[in-house]
Amino acid sequence: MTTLDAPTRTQRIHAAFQRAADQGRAAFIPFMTAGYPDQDRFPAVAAELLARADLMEIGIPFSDPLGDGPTIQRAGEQAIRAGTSTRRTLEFVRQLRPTTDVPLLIMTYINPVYAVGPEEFMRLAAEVGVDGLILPDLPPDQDDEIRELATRHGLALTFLIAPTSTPARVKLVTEACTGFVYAVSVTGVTGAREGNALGEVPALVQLARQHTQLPVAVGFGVKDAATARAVAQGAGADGVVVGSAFIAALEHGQPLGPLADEILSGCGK
Ligand SMILES: O=P(O)(O)OC[C@@H](O)[C@@H](O)c1c[nH]c2ccccc12
Repeated sequence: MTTLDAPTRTQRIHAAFQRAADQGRAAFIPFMTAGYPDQDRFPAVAAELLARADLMEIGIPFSDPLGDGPTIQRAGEQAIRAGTSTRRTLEFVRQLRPTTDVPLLIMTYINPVYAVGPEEFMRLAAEVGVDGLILPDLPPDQDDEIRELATRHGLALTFLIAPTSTPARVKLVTEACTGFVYAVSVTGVTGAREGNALGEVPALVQLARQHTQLPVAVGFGVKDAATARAVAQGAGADGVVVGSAFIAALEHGQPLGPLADEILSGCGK
C-alpha cells in the first residue's frame, strides 16, 4: 500500500470526527487488545467493531500495564500467552488496513516502543498503515525523540489528560497532541465503574478546548448507552472510547455487535 504523508493520516483522523459530528453524534472509538481472545479470532472481533467504529484503538498487549484495569490486564495476559507480540500487533494492522478506511490507532505503553527501537517501531507502524499512536505513559515534554520520529513518519499523536492534571499540564499535553486529545474520566485504571458520575470531566473537556481545536475524546468506564450519553452529551466529548466493556462481553461469550450498537445509540448529541 502507498505510504500516506503526515497531513493525510492526521486528516483521516480529523475527518472521522467531523463525519460523526456532521451526523450529530460523538465519534465511537472502540478499543480492543491485539490478539485477543487469540490470534485466530482477533481479526473477526476487530471486524465486528470496525463495522460500527468511527476510529479504532488497537492495544499492544504488555506485561506491565500500569493504567489497565483488571479486564484489560486479563486480555493482555491472554493475548501474550497466545503469542501476540508488538510486531505481531503491527502485522494485524497490515492485515486489517485494506479492509477498512476507519483510522487505526495503536495504543501502547512506551516500553514496547523502546523494545522494538523507536525508529524501527515508527517506520513499521507507518508502513503497515497505522494512522496514530496513543501513548498513555509518555509525558510529552520528556521525550522529544519519540515525538519527532512519529511526526517524521506521519503518525498522529495522542496523549492523555486526567481530572488530576494541573491546568498547566492540560495546556502542555493538549498542545503536544496532533490527532486528538484523550481525556480520561477518572483517575485510576480502565474499566467499568458503578454509576454514571461525570465528576470533573465536563470541566476537563472545556479546559482542553481552551488550548486546542483538536477533537477531545473521553474514555474510562463507558459500558452502555447511558454512560456513552453521559460522555457525549453531559461532557460534550467529540469521541467516546470503550474498551473493557467489549472485553467483558467476549469473556461472557456475548457478541459485540449488539453492545456496540447500543453504545453507538448513546453517542448522539
Ligand atoms: O476500558 P475502558 O474503561 O472502556 O477505557 C478505555 C480504555 O480501555 C482504552 O483506551 C485503554 C486501554 N489501555 C489503556 C491504558 C491507559 C489509558 C487508556 C487505555
